[in-house]
Amino acid sequence: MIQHEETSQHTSLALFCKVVDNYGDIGICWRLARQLQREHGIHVQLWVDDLASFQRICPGLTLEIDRQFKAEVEICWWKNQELEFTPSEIADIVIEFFACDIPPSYITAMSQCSERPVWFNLEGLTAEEWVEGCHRLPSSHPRLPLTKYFFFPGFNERTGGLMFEAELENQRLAFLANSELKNDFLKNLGLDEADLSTFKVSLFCYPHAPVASLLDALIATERPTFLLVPEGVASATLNSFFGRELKSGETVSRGNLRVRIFPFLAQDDYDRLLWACDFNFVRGEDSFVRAQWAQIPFVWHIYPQDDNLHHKKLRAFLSTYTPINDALRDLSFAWNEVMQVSDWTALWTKVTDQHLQTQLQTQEWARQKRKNGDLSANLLRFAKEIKQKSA
Ligand SMILES: Cc1cn([C@H]2C[C@H](O)[C@@H](COP(=O)(O)OP(=O)(O)O[C@H]3O[C@@H](C)[C@H](O)[C@@H](O)[C@H]3O)O2)c(=O)[nH]c1=O
Repeated sequence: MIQHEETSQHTSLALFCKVVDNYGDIGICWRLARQLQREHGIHVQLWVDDLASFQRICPGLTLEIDRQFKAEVEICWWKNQELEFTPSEIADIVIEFFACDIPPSYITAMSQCSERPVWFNLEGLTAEEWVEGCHRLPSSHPRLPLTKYFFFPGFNERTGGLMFEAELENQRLAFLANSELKNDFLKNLGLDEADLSTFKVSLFCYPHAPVASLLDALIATERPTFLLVPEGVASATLNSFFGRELKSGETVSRGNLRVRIFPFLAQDDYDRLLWACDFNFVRGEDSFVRAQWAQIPFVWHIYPQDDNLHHKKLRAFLSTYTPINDALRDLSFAWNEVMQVSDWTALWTKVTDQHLQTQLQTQEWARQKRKNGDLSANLLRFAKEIKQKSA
């Protein structure tokens, strides 16, 4: 265990996660919970309302039990809002993820603690400037003697930074330096010996992504491509494109393209997939951040929002993202339907022509972002400041 100076072995933390949809909510919370436990020695209770979604990225999880331990994190089933709590059960630090409504009894019990917990609302990631004004803002409870603080992840030092584990970069480098390990990983996903040297692309996107246009381009393009697709991703489009239902464990070929569908990966293996590929299509929030730590060129499929708010967020990110070039920007806009592209093959060719240069720039980007510090450590440092001020 790596012990950081700012926390004690005995700190406890409750992290409340409501799964709104997909895997990002629990993906981020599971990552944060493990890191707080492993790197800071904190006793973490992860309260989750949807254990079935959680099970997809954490295959060892048991459904429908109240409490279980995984990776030394106490996983608690947040069955409903009627759960009852007493002050003795309240953690030192309480995090509600994405403004989820934590059980009323938990809030009442927090207010009754002789030493009140530090309470955070951990918000979603955006590169928009307004977060800098809201990061660390307090909000007083309307009735109870409690204050909640907003904590925003982000891309500069005026935000909470991005989450990265202390060992992440070493693990990535060790994986890439060991070609046997990397090849075995890819073979386990179903690649043949001959596929290993092919340009590898991973695909994780929302169902409305223009996957058929991409497939057409990959088939037509001169450079052979191997597309790696976790089961369930873009399945309707893939099935209609290939004219039948593709099953997990199948490889299909057309033109210069081979496509492999494989079971959804455990979260750490998904990182390995991003490291092992030459280009990654990612989405939402967590895979988007992991693609940046993978230091491989990527395109982000942003989570759709009403009134095309997500287009604003996409532009905000692309305007700060230094590895961007015209071709990658056009592909990002086309992938997110901000603009129409008539010749996907030409666009993809332009993107891959600049692959090496982009890849080098992604390394510099990751180096710069690491300077903002890791989100978990930044959050704990802030918790300590709050505690000291209120003492
Ligand atoms: C493809 C794949 C992903 N994963 C993990 C990586 C991430 O932790 C998680 C996916 O989360 P994301 O990338 O964030 O995409 P996402 O779309 O699944 O999640 C979210 O996006 C947010 C913006 C929204 O707020 C959420 O409500 C949610 O929709 O699943 C695996 O563990 N194995 C896999 O095979």
